[in-house]
Amino acid sequence: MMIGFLGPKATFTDIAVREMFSMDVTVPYSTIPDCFDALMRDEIELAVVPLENALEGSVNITLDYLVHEVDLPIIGEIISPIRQHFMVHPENEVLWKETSIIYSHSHAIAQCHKFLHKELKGIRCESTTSTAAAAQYIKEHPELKAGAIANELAAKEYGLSIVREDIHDVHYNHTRFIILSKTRLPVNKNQPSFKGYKTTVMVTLPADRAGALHQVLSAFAWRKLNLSKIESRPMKTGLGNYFFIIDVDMKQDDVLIPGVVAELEALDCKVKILGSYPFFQLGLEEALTNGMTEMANRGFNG
Ligand SMILES: O=C(O)C(=O)Cc1ccccc1
Repeated sequence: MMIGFLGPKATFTDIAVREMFSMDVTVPYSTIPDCFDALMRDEIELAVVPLENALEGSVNITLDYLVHEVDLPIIGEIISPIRQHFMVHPENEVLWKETSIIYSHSHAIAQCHKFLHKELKGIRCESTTSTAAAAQYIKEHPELKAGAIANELAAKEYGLSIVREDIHDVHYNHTRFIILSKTRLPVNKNQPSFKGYKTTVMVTLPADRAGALHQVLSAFAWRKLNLSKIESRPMKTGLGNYFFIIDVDMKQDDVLIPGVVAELEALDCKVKILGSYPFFQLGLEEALTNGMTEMANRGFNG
C-alpha cells in the first residue's frame, strides 16, 4: 500500500506512520495540501496529516482542506506523543546560545514558547512546512547561526546535535493525525493501541436563528451522545459565517447518528459526516519496546 504523509523524512507525521504501518511504502509530500492532492489523483492510497495538537489546537490548513477543497473521508486517527528538542548543526554545537534564527513548524514553535522566552529570548522564529523541513534546512546551512525545533529522529536523519531535550512547555503534548482514504481498511480491535471509534460531523447553522447552536447541541445531548470536540471555523463566505466541527464519541450507527442528522436538517442546518473511524493511541515506550514491525502487524495491516 502507498501511504503519503507530511514530509520530508522524520516529521512527527512520519513517526506516526512508521509506528502504524511499517510494512508499507511511504511517500513524503512537502505540504499538507500536496498530501490531499496526491490522494485525489490516486498517486497514493492513504494520506496521513496532522489535525490537532493538545497544546496548540487545530491545524487549520488540514481542517480547511477537508471542508472546502476535497471530498475525502477520514478513515482513522492516530494519537501520538510529541517530544520537541532544540538542535543545531554540529559545527555550531558549542556556540548554540549564539543562535540568531530558529526554524520549525508554527505549532512546534508555539509548543516551546516558555523555552524560547527563557533561553533564546527575542530570537527570530521562522515557520517551515514541517519540523523535519526545518532540520533539513539546518543541515544544508552550517554557515548560519540557526537552530531547529524537531524530534529525535529528525536530528539523526539530518545529522544535527540536540542541545536541549524536551523543550515543549507542557508534559502532556500529543497530536492527532488523521488517515484519509477513498477506501476503508479492516480494523484489528484487539491491538492495544485501538481505543475506540469517533464520528466527525460538520454542521452549518441557518443564518440569524436565535438559539440555533443550543438546538444543535441538544440533538446530541438528549440522545446521550458524548462529544469530544466542538470547534467553529469560518465558512469563508463573509464575516460572521461559521460552521462547526463536532466529534462524537461513537461509531456511526443506524439509529442515533441518523436521528441527529435528521433532527438537525429539520432545523435547516446543513450536515455532513466527515468520517466515522477507529482511533489508535500510540505511546513512545510501546513503539520502542515492541519495534515498528510488531506495531504494524497489530495495526491496520494485521
Ligand atoms: O512538522 C511535523 O513534524 C509534523 O508532522 C506536523 C507537526 C508539527 C508539530 C507538532 C506535531 C506535528
